[in-house]
Amino acid sequence: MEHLTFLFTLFSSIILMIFIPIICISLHSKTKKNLPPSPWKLPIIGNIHQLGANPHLSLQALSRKYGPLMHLHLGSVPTLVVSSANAAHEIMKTHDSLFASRPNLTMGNILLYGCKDIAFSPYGEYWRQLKSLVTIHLLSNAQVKSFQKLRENEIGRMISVLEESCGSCVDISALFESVTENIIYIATLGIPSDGPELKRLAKNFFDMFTYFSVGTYVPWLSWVDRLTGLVGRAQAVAKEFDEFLDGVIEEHVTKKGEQDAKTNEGKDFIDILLNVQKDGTTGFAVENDTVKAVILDVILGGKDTASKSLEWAMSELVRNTRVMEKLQHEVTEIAQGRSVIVEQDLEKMHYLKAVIKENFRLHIPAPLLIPRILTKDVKLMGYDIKEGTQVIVNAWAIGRDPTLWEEPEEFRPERFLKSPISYKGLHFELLPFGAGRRACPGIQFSTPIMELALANIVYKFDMGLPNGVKHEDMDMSGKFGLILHKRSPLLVTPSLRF
Ligand code: HEM
Repeated sequence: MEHLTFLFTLFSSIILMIFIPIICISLHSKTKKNLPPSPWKLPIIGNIHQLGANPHLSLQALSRKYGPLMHLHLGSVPTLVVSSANAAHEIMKTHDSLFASRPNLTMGNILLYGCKDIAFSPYGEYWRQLKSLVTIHLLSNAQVKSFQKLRENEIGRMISVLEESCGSCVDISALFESVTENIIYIATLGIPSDGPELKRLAKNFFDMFTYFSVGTYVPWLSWVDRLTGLVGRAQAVAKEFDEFLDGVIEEHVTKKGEQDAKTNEGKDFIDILLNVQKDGTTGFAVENDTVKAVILDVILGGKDTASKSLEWAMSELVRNTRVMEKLQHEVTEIAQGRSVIVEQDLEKMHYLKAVIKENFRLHIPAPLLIPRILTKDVKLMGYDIKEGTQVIVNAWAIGRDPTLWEEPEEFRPERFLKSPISYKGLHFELLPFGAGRRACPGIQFSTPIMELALANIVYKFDMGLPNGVKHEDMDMSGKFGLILHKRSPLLVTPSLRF
């Protein structure tokens, strides 16, 4: 009997030894993930080498081969690249809450107080409280309206510079930069951008975000960032900017006694944040680092986005004379002989709004938006996407998708005149400000700057090209960076229209 039991045990063990691996293999193949198509990749760096100097273009080209959902590895970071409006809708609408976090970026950690800002903080209660604070207190309609005088003054100064430069060659890209910088710095810090110190600090700060951090993509190689001095440089930039902001905050605290704490009229963002910090009505402790991180976010979000959009828009208007003339006709009719266009006029300028939309379609300032992170496994358009996957939405490719846009490479604002499509995050074919929970809260802040600047310039001036450059020879190539800008600045020769 004992002999039989031994034989039975031996036999069952052999059966189990043979079948368990087979069962495991078959179960594994059943649960095997159905990942989106992937281009080939290299060890360690994955697909990074395929991004090139203009990742939005390289990813657009790859998506033509691999489809609107692609699975890449940027170093060891699994990355989903989204290149169609339908797929973007799935990410930013249907499953928005799952895709609402941000990857942990080395630079965000060092330069933004451990990601205590809005743009890079992970999805959760801190982010929620901070975003609602900023939306209600800093970027509400009423607050944006309170900067109307500031916008009109700064744009008026730009018009004066152009008037004085009539007939000569003007770097209008630099003018746009200085006007938007002034508006942003006065609205946030209460000081204009002329100070060389602020200019240098901001430049160093922006530059740090354009350097490639090995540790962000291959975490076990993060020591390389220390070895190359990247981490040290970023820490030095962060420290310098931090000391500068401490000084600005101290000045605000000193002059605060003189202000009326009840109204935000005439106050800059630091004043408002200090009030919120003091009265504690938000039920959320606003520490000094949070105040500084939010200020840096506003500078990061607002400084170059509007100026580069203006640069692209003016370039398109200069080389598309038909569109320029039509826009000039509209603004001239509405201005009715007055010397300047004011904000109240903008509502009636439908063609101007269409020009701005068309410009955003062709020249999205942040072509890949800001990456997101998936926080829970999800099935997306039949594919299995794993928690922790980074998501890049190629809004630039969507804006030029020939299945969505007729003659997508043409600058034709008319396409928006009878279309309900807006850029407020409801239409996934046009996403300059993103969409969903993580959408940009600065739309209202930027729109009047762009509209007012453009309307006043085309109202007052005709724009020629210097040095015999022909419209068809204008350099319209872009340079990828934190913000996509023109490779060469726009040089024009303004002349008064009347
Ligand atoms: C033409 C102007 C601007 C453009 C094109 C732009 C674009 C964007 C984009 C694409 C995003 C990411 C959206 C997403 O992940 O879905 C974003 C986020 C953000 N933007 Fe803007 N932006 C502009 C102006 C501004 C301004 C003026 C401010 C502040 C005053 C600002 C503050 C922010 C902040 C704080 C976020 C992070 C939102 C979050 O993560 O929840 N932006 N912006």
